[in-house]
Amino acid sequence: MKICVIGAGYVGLVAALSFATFKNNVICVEKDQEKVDKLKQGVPIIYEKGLEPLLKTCLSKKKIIFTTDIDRAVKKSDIIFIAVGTPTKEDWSVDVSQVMEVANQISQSINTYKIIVTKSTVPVGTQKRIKDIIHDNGVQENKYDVVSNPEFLREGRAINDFLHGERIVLGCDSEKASSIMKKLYKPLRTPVIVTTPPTAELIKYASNAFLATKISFINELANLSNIVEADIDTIAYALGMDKRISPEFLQAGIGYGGSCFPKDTKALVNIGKHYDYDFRIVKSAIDVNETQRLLPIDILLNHYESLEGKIITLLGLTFKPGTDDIREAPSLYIIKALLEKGAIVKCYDPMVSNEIKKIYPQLTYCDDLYDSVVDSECLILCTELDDIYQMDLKKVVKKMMNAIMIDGRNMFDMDEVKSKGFKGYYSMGKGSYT
Ligand SMILES: NC(=O)c1ccc[n+]([C@@H]2O[C@H](COP(=O)([O-])OP(=O)(O)OC[C@H]3O[C@@H](n4cnc5c(N)ncnc54)[C@H](O)[C@@H]3O)[C@@H](O)[C@H]2O)c1
Ligand SMILES: O=c1ccn([C@@H]2O[C@H](COP(=O)(O)OP(=O)(O)O[C@H]3O[C@H](CO)[C@@H](O)[C@H](O)[C@H]3O)[C@@H](O)[C@H]2O)c(=O)[nH]1
Repeated sequence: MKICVIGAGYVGLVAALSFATFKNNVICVEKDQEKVDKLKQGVPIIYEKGLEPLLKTCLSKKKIIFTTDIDRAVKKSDIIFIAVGTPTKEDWSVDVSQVMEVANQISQSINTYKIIVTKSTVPVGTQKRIKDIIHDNGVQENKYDVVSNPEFLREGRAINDFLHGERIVLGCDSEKASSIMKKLYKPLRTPVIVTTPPTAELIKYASNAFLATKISFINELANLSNIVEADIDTIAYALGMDKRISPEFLQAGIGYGGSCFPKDTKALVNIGKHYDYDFRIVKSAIDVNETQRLLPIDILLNHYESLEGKIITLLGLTFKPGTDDIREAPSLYIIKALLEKGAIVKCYDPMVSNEIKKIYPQLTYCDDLYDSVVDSECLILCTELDDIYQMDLKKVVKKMMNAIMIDGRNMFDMDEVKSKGFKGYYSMGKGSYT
């Protein structure tokens, strides 16, 4: 089939390349000329495992074209995926202006029957708004259908998640569109749920909000475990053995970040508010997360009278391992608070992107983990990076001024840390000593 994907961000690029692998011809439209130039040369614009070889293969087999020309791309395609950004506004509502702009652009170029698909995460009612825009721009109703097809991929495992997902959700109000969409996805052999557009739109927010709530739940339990001297990992293990609960997303830590959970939980609360519904449980999950990501600061303020002039080292800055993405990473909030309290911040993350250097140019970014700990008062472990698991704890202790560790991801065993000479250790629900 002839496919057009609009937006070469995380989702757009992964979707475009994945579709190209199963016998489709894909045109990927991106408005940023610099990104298009790089992609044409086989340079991946995002860090994602397996993306570069896939991009190169698709280009060499001429299965994909990158362009800024949306008009031509729409005219030449049967199915058009919208995969542009949907950021959160100050009031937690979703900024759908990029989606609406694209809907307007598409409507100018509809020559034959097209299926327009929202891959972006969009609030309930967006499929209808897109239909209305296209209709208001004078396109005949038999020339198009609009389908909601939310995406569930995770960064770091994006290609595998796209090609081997657990479900494909199609929100359709036309038999014709639903049958073409099912045909498109048939090679993936993934179960397909066909439902109404509002249901599909809500499924996406429900999935992310449920997982975020699960994380906030285990984090609250971790905080309580610290007080009553219980072990959160054992609790999570036992909980997860119950198939109704599942072991996934029960890893306690300094909270969730990323481009989706923080944004989509707020959006769901805002969607509820729009319809006069107070979504209390998700509001609480957000509240818990906002406190949890600053837990290392509370620990430091209990431990030291002042942080003024103290060197604090952050190990791992990205919102999770396997990505260079720092969007909404807990580390950003920790750094902000540390700087406000007068601390000197050093950090190590081999994946660190220029983005964080633009936000916080005053930090010391070290290429070597052991350089980052020199003269440090305390280490805060923010991301479960392999380098951190493998660090030589004795060597680290020797280089530090005062070897304290705040293990924000429960990476180490307290007894092991103690045996290597650390003077203090704080975990997220697995005990502490000073
Ligand atoms: N990142 C994820 O892991 C993930 C997973 C599932 C769903 N989503 C959802 O998918 C959507 C996209 O997310 P993302 O992380 O890929 O966003 P992103 O911001 O990284 O990428 C969006 C891209 O669209 C381009 N764009 C914007 N307007 C355009 C236009 N008019 N024409 C052509 N290109 C245009 C931008 O330049 C940018 O490159 C969001 O709604 C997000 O919530 C993201
Ligand atoms: O047990 C856990 C699992 C995750 N996290 C944190 O949760 C955040 C999000 O992790 P993850 O879900 O792996 O990353 P994303 O790439 O943001 O993927 C989520 O957001 C995407 C965008 O909507 C969805 O498509 C995915 O299904 C959904 O998992 C990260 O900060 C993790 O550190 C925890 O703290 N504990």
